[in-house]
Amino acid sequence: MKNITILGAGVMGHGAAQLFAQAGKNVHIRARRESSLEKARELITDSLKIMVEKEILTENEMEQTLGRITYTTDLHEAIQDADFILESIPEDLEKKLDTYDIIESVVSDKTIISSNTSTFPIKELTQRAKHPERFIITHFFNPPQLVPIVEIVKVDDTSEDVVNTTYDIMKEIGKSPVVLKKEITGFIVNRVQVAMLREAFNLMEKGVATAEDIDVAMKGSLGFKWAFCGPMESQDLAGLQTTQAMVGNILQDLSNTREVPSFLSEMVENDQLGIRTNEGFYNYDDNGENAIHTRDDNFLELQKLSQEK
Ligand SMILES: NC(=O)C1=CN([C@@H]2O[C@H](COP(=O)(O)OP(=O)(O)OC[C@H]3O[C@@H](n4cnc5c(N)ncnc54)[C@H](O)[C@@H]3O)[C@@H](O)[C@H]2O)C=CC1
Ligand SMILES: O=C(O)[C@@H](O)C(=O)[C@H](O)[C@@H](O)CO
Repeated sequence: MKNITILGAGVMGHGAAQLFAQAGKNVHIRARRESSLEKARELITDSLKIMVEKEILTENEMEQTLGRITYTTDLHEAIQDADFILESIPEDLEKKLDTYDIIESVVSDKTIISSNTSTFPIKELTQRAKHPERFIITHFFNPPQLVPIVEIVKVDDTSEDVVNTTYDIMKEIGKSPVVLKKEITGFIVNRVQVAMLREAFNLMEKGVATAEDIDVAMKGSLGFKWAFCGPMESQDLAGLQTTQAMVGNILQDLSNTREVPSFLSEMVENDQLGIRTNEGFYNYDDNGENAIHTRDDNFLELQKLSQEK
């Protein structure tokens, strides 16, 4: 599995291209616009430079990594020799299905087609597929070149060889794959994250806390703890009688909405999209360049610490 193709050069695609290239793979990354590819190239270079600054990579390793990445707007060129394709285009089912139609008309039956989807079950992704058995979900986390976990989601139709090969590739590129036993919308992490976000948005709508208050509170508590002690282990350490009381006392008071909060929809409608538009829960003046640099710097320190453990 030497030839990797990343479709989409956005938040996830560029980081995935860097990840595979750092692991020695030949990478083609494809976006429809040269400007997206140029932005991806800048972000990958910046990320690698931080790793060189922190002596995680040498200059030579950075240059070798950059040399393994081919940027193209030509979809056929990007996929024709691919062994493994990571689709990382927007979370839009029709766009994904249209892309898979094209892929399957070009690539060999042996090519593994994976999606970085945050939510869609494979059954939905493969509803038009000629060879559904070679589709799999590899859900990376932002930024994919740094966050250890990747969720692998399969169904009974998924070829065992595809699952095993995908698992092995994830280990080869330095990830910690978690294979779900059953597929479900949003998999493990995003279901937990959305349950948390539902409550966080509820607290904001009720005027209990601001977005910043919530970030400070969560980073310094569960964010701190969960880096080395997961939510279930934390309950063992707390005492499950207390867990039972906590869950029992709070559960009935939680938000049970099934709707995206109106303030979030209004933000998206008003182009308050986060670093992409310099306005989201926070304001930016550099499209998040400083925020990304600080994030990566901190994540690399955390990565070093967890690897020393
Ligand atoms: N943003 C995040 O933090 C995470 C996103 N994901 C998932 O990864 C996938 C990609 O998400 P992002 O990187 O955030 O998206 P993005 O919007 O940042 O990037 C999407 C890329 O796809 C290209 N693109 C847009 N429409 C296209 C089309 N019709 N055909 C081909 N290419 C097209 C864009 O030019 C861009 O390069 C989504 O499925 C998302 O749910 C997964 C984990 C985290
Ligand atoms: O944090 C992440 O990378 C994942 O939870 C995701 O898949 C989500 O898309 C996230 O980035 C947006 O909340």
